Amino acid sequence: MSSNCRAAVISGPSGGGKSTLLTKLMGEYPNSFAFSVSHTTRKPRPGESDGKDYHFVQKEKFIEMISNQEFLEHAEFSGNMYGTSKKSVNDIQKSGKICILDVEINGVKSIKKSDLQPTPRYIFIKPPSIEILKSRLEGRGTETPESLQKRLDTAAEALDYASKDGAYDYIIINDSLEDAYKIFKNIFKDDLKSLQ
Ligand SMILES: Nc1ncnc2c1ncn2[C@@H]1O[C@H](COP(=O)(O)OP(=O)(O)OP(=O)(O)O)[C@@H](O)[C@H]1O
Repeated sequence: MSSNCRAAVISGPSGGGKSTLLTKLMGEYPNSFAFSVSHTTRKPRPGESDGKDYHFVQKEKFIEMISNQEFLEHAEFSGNMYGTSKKSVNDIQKSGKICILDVEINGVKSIKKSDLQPTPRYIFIKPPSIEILKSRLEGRGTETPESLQKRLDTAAEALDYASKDGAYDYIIINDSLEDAYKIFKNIFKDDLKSLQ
């Protein structure tokens, strides 16, 4: 088994298909990929376990970790703090699995500034158009009119960043799911060979 696999940073507008592609990939290769376990200051929900779903920590501890530069990226959502520690990614890399980091645009920018080794590959999952993105989000049935509009506004920002030279190593247009999946899987072809 090889060690220190390159992590994969996956980003893209909400509704673009990241979870769909990752679920397919992890379903086909259940032992080759792993998500890092994030830290959070939010309280565990029933059924969630510490160290598995999240590392649940007090706010003081989280702030201390920020000042010790233990995070690759961190952010605040609805009053709670969330972050990916360098250690959680390194642990997966050492185990010979490919670490998957599913992050939004600010996370991508922070990871780029970090000293994560080996340098991860940056992958952007792009919807064919904003109109199709909107209809997929509507079809998913998870959004209110307000949250839909918010996601579409954020999508415009993510697409703009992705259009900049060198922002991502790979941009996958998720039009036909089968075609997008083939391209996605192919990115890991060499790693998957050495992991088997
Ligand atoms: N190629 C595709 N063709 C048609 N529908 C798709 C395709 N890819 C994904 N979808 C559908 O689009 C919706 C959004 O996909 P998904 O939930 O995977 O997006 P996401 O990028 O993970 O979003 P979030 O960041 O909000 O978790 C889902 O209902 C999914 O079934």
